[in-house]
Amino acid sequence: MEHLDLAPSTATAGTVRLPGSKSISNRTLLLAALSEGSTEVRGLLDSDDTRRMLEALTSLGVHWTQTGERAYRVEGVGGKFPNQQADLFLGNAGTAFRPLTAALALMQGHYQLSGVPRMHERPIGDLVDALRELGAQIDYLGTEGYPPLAIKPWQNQHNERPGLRTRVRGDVSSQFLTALLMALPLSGEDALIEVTGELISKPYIEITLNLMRRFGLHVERRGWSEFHLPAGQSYHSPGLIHVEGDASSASYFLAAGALGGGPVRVEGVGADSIQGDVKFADTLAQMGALIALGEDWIESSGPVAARGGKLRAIDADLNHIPDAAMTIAVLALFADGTTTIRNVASWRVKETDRLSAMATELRKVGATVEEGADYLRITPPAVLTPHAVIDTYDDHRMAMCFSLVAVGGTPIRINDPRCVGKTFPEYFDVLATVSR
Ligand SMILES: O=C(O)C1=C[C@@H](OP(=O)(O)O)[C@@H](O)[C@H](O)C1
Ligand SMILES: C=C(OP(=O)(O)O)C(=O)O
Repeated sequence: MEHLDLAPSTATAGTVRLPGSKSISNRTLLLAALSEGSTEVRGLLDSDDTRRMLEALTSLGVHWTQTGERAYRVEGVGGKFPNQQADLFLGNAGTAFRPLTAALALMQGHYQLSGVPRMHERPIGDLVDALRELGAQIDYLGTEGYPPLAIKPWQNQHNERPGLRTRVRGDVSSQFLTALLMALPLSGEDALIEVTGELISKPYIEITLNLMRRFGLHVERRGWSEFHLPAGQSYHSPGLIHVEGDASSASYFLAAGALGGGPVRVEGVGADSIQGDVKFADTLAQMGALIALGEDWIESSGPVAARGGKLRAIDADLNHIPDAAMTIAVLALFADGTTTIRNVASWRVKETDRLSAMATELRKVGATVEEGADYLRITPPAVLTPHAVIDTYDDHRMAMCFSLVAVGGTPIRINDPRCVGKTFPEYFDVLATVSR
């Protein structure tokens, strides 16, 4: 198996220009495609997940061109994809698969959506149920409740009562609600979505609503339990969208600043960010890092782990930052006691079962780990085991997180390092620029 050996670093410092946010990039591409008018998108992420979305849009008849470095122009189709038949391969991109399922379910076409084997193990039943309640015709081509899917023309069965009403469970993935919110305006009808169960990953819904607003859509809400889309609205291009840097990707560099002295600065996200994962900086501060924040940048510094400096152990509910929470799990190796990460049951249905994968790999570097149904309790060893061989489970975040063991002063081998291509193909080269 291909692997990467990371030598221990003794210090970190530097500035990193972040790649574009995955969540903002894929939402922007879809909304720009569905709009009236053309949209210039600057700062778009170039990675597997965004390529899957761009390829899907091409298959659906959307025209887009790359106009510069990280800059694209998307020609909107005004609410209806030109191609009424397409077979889409969406890799392992949740931000492409879930929103496209909802958008295509409301079209009058025949579509198939599939992904990598792991995508076919990631649940989508709650979204399909919500769409079927509205009259969508969706079949499971493999296991009930999971991709791949076949979609047939929509039949709005609710003629006796004007308007669309549906319910969606919010406790498995927030992407189901995001998908419905972005798709339902395509019907032109008044639509009401009721969320059942405790909604997880809430800040991602704010990203969705923020972008919908920029494309001209007005959504009324009652907290996190009801979302109302008044009738007669459609998407209109705002002309230009700047994609922020990716706040989840920022977490690895901010962690590097906290572990290796720093300062390490990330540019592209800051106090003005619309991404929930900027809150990772607060958790890092609780662990003893020093954080400075500007409109468009965040900087961290901290004790040098390679010289015995320790972070503070924490006990925290990290449901609001599920992706950056993985970075905290690896930082727990450098803390002065037992760290507990709570309320992350969604880790089980992401790129891999992240609770199990994280527990297994943390043990390889000597940690004592208790794996609960929705939490991890991590106690670091007195000295980390050098040269551990880390399996990454085709999960970009496993590879990126565990590179921090080397940043903290212990050599480590990362198997299949190219899995970072899902969101950050140049990750290891960029990391090398801030560690020495
Ligand atoms: O909407 C989004 O852009 C995302 C929502 C989160 O997923 P869940 O809502 O499934 O937790 C997050 O983990 C994922 O990386 C991106
Ligand atoms: C969960 C993730 O991805 P996805 O968008 O495929 O859900 C992630 O990037 O950590």
